[in-house]
Parts: sequence; C-alpha cells; structure tokens
Amino acid sequence: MGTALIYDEEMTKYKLLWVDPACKIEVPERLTVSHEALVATGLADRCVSIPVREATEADILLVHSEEYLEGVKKTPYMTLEDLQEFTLQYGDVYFHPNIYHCAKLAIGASLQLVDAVMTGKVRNGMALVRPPGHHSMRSAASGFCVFNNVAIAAQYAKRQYGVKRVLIVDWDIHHGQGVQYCFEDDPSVLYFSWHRYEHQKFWPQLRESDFDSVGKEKGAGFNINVPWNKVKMQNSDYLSIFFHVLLPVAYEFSPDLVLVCAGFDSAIGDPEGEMCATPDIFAHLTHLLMNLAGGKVCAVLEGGYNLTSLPQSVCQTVQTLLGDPAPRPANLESPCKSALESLQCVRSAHRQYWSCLKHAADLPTSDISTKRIKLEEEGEKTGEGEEDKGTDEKVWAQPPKRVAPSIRTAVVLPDGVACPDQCERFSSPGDPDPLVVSKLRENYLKDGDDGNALTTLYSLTALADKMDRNEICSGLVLVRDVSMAMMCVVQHAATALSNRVLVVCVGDGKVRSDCSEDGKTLVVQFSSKESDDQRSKYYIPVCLQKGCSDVPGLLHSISGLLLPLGYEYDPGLVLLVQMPDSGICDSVWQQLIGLLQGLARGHTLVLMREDERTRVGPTASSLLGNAAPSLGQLHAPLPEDVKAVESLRHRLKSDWKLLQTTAPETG
Ligand SMILES: NCCCNCCCCCS
Ligand SMILES: [Zn+2]
Repeated sequence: MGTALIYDEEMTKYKLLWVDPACKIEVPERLTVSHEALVATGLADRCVSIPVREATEADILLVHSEEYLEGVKKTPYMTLEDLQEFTLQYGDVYFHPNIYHCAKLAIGASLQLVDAVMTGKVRNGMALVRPPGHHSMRSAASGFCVFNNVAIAAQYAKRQYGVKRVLIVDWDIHHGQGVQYCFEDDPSVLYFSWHRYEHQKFWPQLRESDFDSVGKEKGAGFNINVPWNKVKMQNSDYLSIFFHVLLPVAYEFSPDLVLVCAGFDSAIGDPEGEMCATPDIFAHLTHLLMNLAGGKVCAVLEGGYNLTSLPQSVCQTVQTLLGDPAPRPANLESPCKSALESLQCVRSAHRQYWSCLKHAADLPTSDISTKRIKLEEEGEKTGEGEEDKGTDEKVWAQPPKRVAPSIRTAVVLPDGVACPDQCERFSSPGDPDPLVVSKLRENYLKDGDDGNALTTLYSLTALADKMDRNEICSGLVLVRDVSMAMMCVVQHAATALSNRVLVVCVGDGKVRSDCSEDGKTLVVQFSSKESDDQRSKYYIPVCLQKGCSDVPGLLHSISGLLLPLGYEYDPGLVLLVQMPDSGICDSVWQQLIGLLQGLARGHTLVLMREDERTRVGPTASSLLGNAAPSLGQLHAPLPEDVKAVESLRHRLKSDWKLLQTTAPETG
C-alpha cells in the first residue's frame, strides 16, 4: 500500500495584511517551498495524490464552539479594520478574508488523509496544510491557528471509524495547548508533545505546558509534556525522549491510529525553535512510529518557518513514509544535562500511570520546577522579544541521499522453500573463491565435505558483501547451524566489510566471545539465561525472566536498551539471529525487524534455522518494509525485567550515553 500526499495551492492564498512582528514568519511560501521540494525530488510522484475537501460545520463543531465558528464565519466579509479588530481578541494570530476558506481546507485535507488510511486506500500519508492547528482552542484562535486540524481528525476517526485509541505525537517546537485542552480528560487520546519552554519563559508561557501536566480525571497519564528548558537541543536529545518515554508508552497504549502534529520548527535554522536537530532526524522519528497501529500514520503539517530546513524535513518525513531506508544516525552525542533533567522529570511524573516507567527515578534533586519563573512575582513577561534574533545564520549539511537499492530483500532458502513475493532468491555468484572456501572449511565445517553447508555459507558472505555495497538492502538466510553461520558473518564482516556489525541474538545459545573485543562488533543477546558475563562493553546479555516469549518484557528491552545502543553504535550492518527455540512470537519478531531497519540504511541480514519455514513469510514481509501487525494492548512487563533493564542501563551508561535516563548527580 502506498503513501498519500494531500496538498492544494488554495491554502497559499492568504497572508498577513498589516504589520505584526509576531506573525510575519507565517507566510504562504512555507507551503510552496515544501510542495516544490517534494516535486523536485520526485517524492510527490511516488505518492498517491488525494484532493482536499472543505470541512463541514459538523466537522468543525467536533472540537470548536458554535459561537467561535459564528465569529470566524463573518471574517470573509470584514473590512481590513474589522479583521484587525477581530484579530485583537486572540494572540499571535492574524485573519484574512480567505483564511476561513483555507482553514476549512486544512481540516478537510486532514480528514481526507484519515479516510484514505482508515479505509486502507493507503498505508500512511502526509497533509501539507496551512493555517496550522495545534494551538487553536474550542473558542479561540492562537499561534497562527484557526481550527485544530489534528484534534478534529482524532475526534473524526473515533466517530467515523470507531477508533478506540489515538496517539497524537506533536514534534512541533511549540506546545499544542489546544490539543492538550481538548483531550486532557480523555483516555482514548494520548497526547505527546515536546516544546521549547525555558522554565515558562517561552511562548505561550503556560504553567500547564510543564511535565507535571499529565492529564485530568480519567485522562490522567494520557497527556505527556516534555519541556525543553534550553535551546540548541540536538538529534540525540530528541531520540532519547523517543526511546525512553514515547516508544515504551506508545507500545503499552497500543494505538489504532497515529496522528502526527508534524511541525518542523523543531529543526535547525528555525527562528522560533533555535534548536540544532538536523532534518534527517525526522526520517528516524517517522520510522520509529511506523510499526505502531499497523502502520496507520497520518502526518499533518503544523509549524516550520525556516524555508530551507522546512522543505528538507518534509522530504525526509515523506521519503520514510514511502518506505525508503533512513540515513545512518551518524555521530550522536550524549543528551545534554537539561534534556536529561526533563527526561527524568517526565518519566517520574508518569511513573504511576505506565508500567514501563514503574521503576523510573524520582524527580532530580535540582528539581527544575523550582526554576519555573513566577510570572506574577517577577512581574515581567520575559518571553522572547519580537526583535529579530541575532542573525547568527545556522548552516548544516544537506541531508544525505537516500538511494534504495534495486533489490530490497534477497533470500537464501533450501530448495523446498518457496521464495516469498517481492523477494529475490540469491545464490553465490560464480565459483566460490578458493581462499574463502578453505577458511570456511577449516573454521566452520566440522564434517568435512558438507557441500550444502559450504554453498550456503558462501552465499551468506556474498550476500553480506552485496549489502555492504548497497546493492541489496536486506537479506534472509536459512541455515542448518545458526551459531556457526553467525560467527561466519561476524568474521567475514570484521575482515572483508568496511563496517561495524550490530549482532542481535534472540534466544539462548553460546555466542563466542572473540567476536566482540575490537569494537567492530556489538552483540546484544536476549535470552532467559542469567549471564554474569561482563566481558566487554561490546557484549551485552539481556536476561528476561520468561525469555523471548514474553512480549512486554522483550519490547521494553528493545525500546529501552537495544534501540539506544544500536543508534549510538551506528552499525553498517545489522545481523539479526533467531536462535533455535527462542520462543519469540512472530508479531514481536516483526516489530523487532521493523524497528532495526532504522539502522544501517536498512541493511538487516536475518539468520534463522532452516526448519523455521513458517516464519519465512512474516520475516520477509517485515524486511520488505511492511508494517508489523499491532501487538494489541500489552500487560505490564515483569517487574524483575523492568528492574533488570534499569540496572543494565545504569551499569552501561558510562559507555553508552544514550542509555541515560537521569540527569547526572549534581554535587
Ligand atoms: N517571534 C514570533 C512569536 C510567535 N509566537 C507564536 C508562534 C506560533 C507557532 C505555531 S507552530
Ligand atoms: Zn510551532
């Protein structure tokens, strides 16, 4: 299934008609440069183009009041003075004779996207709209927003399609207070937002944007605010929040639909955000959401005011929705102290609502909430002034080209096993290289002349070479001896390949130690066996009480341990090994494959024992980029497993910075 793109140039036909420094950044060019970039890169042509429609009054009244709607309905007939008068009652927003029409199209675009995804016409999609929506409230416009596009889309999905649980991810750099107010007592909508806050100094300067606003009454726990109290946040700060807050909670919530308030003022160069995250980070943020809700992800444009990073970020998002591998998450640094403080505060505030956060640490001693300025005490509104920011123009590298290899998934299967649709059977090219053959024979083949095993091993190394050269994206190989084949690839990678290899081992089984000393290989093994082995920072055994059959435990350790490790290690190849009798169920196996494809430009090489024939189909489906089926609502991971992950993170965080979930102790 494809990716929808919804855009109509009519939404460029309104603009600021008077002088207002607070609103001058919200210009029609935001939409034109974004759409033009999608066309110029060829991405628009790869999408399913779906027309906008005009929202009905019933759609608007799903969220807004009659009196507010009545007021806005009059604006097309207002004089310039009346428009300015009407605007004065709201903050940081402007009206225009055509903005009501465009606001109805922005809602309509969002609803068309929900229709296309919920009816299965497409898998996911993006709506390029203006005016944005996430600041608008039931009876008020705010922050360039007239109607709350995404809030209306959520209510519409529930009413029209009986959707039970909606996850709204708001990665815009401003707090979508309008969305928070709309759903704060509603447990069927989980609203997640990070936003520039600076201890309430940054617009909209609301006390309720802080981490301790967790939702009300039945909605307690279903509102997650992550305040950024400093600017210049980087990719690693954003990813840490996904790994240690959003993903674990999202998997526990198990949404039927994911809506993204896709604002790109959180990207480098934006005058509002003043952050340093690069546009390619949105490829990863999008990818990490794409295995939720069976892949039903609807991204709706919110903010984004730098006309260079905005189109780049939009293209990164759409290219990932289309299924292209993400660029490598190169040289991630440690999250900064302020980000770790916020991370610790959010996890602490939500500890009582989410079992995956049960063992989260207490609030930091230097509790940042005491730094929250008391507006009335200090009497001044020290929000950032309207004067132009220092013109320290930011520069950043063009996002790397993301070329999808001509062959997406190659397979090496025993003769009796059919090649799955859209996969290509792979066999070693030409005659085996005698040198490699002798090495394989002496190292791996016990019983001398096992021709079959030799051919398979040779194909395996040849396949790894093709992936290394980006000629093939991913691979699946069935072998007789999984451990031996794993060692073979690791040895081959260590010598022949130019890249680090992340080995993910699912299930019990001996992994020889010599494969992870030099840093060329990082091995993470999930098993039921306690391993006191602390041999090196490059071998990480994760023990689960009930082994890999325990869905919540395995998922918790994937998002809280494996992903941070994998992103920090940034391998060129991921070797995913399913040991015999691992007990892992297909749906978690598919989630694991899906999530790991965010690494190594999607170069995931899967090894399974040759009798696992029933798993070939589901494995191939995930390697091809199809979304994993939803896991359904998860019960709590075992407390021992949650504690084990916490203690592993604590032990390893000096070596692996993305494992940190708390601010370093001051003192
Ligand atoms: N320096 C301009 C102040 C603008 N404040 C409102 C921002 C609304 C963003 C919507 S994503
Ligand atoms: Zn914004």
